[in-house]
Amino acid sequence: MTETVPAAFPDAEIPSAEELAARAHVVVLPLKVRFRGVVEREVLLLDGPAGWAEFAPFTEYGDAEAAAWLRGALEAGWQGYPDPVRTHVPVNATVPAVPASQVGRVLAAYDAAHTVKVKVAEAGQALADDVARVAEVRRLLPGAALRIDANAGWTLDEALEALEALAPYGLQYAEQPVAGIGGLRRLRAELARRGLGVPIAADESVRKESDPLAVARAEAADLIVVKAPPLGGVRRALRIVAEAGLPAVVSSALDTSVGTRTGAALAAALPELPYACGLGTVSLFAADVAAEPYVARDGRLDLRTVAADPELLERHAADPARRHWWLERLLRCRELLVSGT
Ligand SMILES: O=C(O)CCC(=O)C1=CC=C[C@@H](O)[C@@H]1C(=O)O
Ligand SMILES: [Mg+2]
Repeated sequence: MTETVPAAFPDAEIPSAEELAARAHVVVLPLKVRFRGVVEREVLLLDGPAGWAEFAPFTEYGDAEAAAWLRGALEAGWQGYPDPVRTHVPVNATVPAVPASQVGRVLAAYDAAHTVKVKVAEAGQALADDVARVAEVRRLLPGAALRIDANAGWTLDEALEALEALAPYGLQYAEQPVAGIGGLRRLRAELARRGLGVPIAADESVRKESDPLAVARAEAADLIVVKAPPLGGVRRALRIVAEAGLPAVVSSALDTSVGTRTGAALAAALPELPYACGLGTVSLFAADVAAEPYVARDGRLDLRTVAADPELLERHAADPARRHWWLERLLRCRELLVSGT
């Protein structure tokens, strides 16, 4: 534990169920392109006393996993963020697993793309699709830093074959090429044996493990990806980075402007920020909740207050059945936090 990391949102201050329900807004936002298999994103926003907060665990997540996201939202809405050490943060463009022919259109949604993350290993696609997509990004942006994210979609052999094929395009790192801490460890060892110098980043092996530090302890990654919502908020994520002792990349969870501001708070408070952050997903949305969407200018996000706009909340409000589903989930997750399970 480092003394420089402030304490996380305390259990004793969890708001009442009535207060949470009264402050909740549920919206459905269309995406410009399919991402993680979805074409619209459901999000619950909380109008907290310290600011707007986003509670949007993906709908397939169970309550135990989603409860950490609520802790993060309560921090944002009721406690506020720790002091920043910088006024702006660099941001990467994110290219979903689109056909190579659509890469230009995706990149055009970003004001600038000094760093690009390309999704690979999508179910139903072949390595040739990934190579074509990465090659197209490289063709369009010869000077950009380029990283890939496989979301654990490859086996060890597939990862080795893919990284051999993709390394010539110049990879800053490969994010979660295979599943599991053991898998990442074996891959790193084999890459070293082959002299293939692609650094390995752990994402799912940080945010979905019961112990987010296990990957660092096992020396299974060169860097870790940290996202405030699944790690239980900005302060908890800061602590994990401090304890992991590995370089960290801040990323997000297909967030609206409100959630992106939380990611920016994490990036702004980290003592070191060696990599551009995955905080550009607002550009993947066809609609947002902020009147002035929180998007990067010239590849960087300036820290500023981000608030949801009442008119946009109204326009994109979820239907009563989905609102009910989200409120029930919110309150079940609150119960989990209160009971400490
Ligand atoms: O890191 C980025 O560039 C954007 C965020 C991003 O890629 C993700 C957001 C949400 C869910 C995940 O599938 C995905 C990721 O795996 O990092
Ligand atoms: Mg990832």
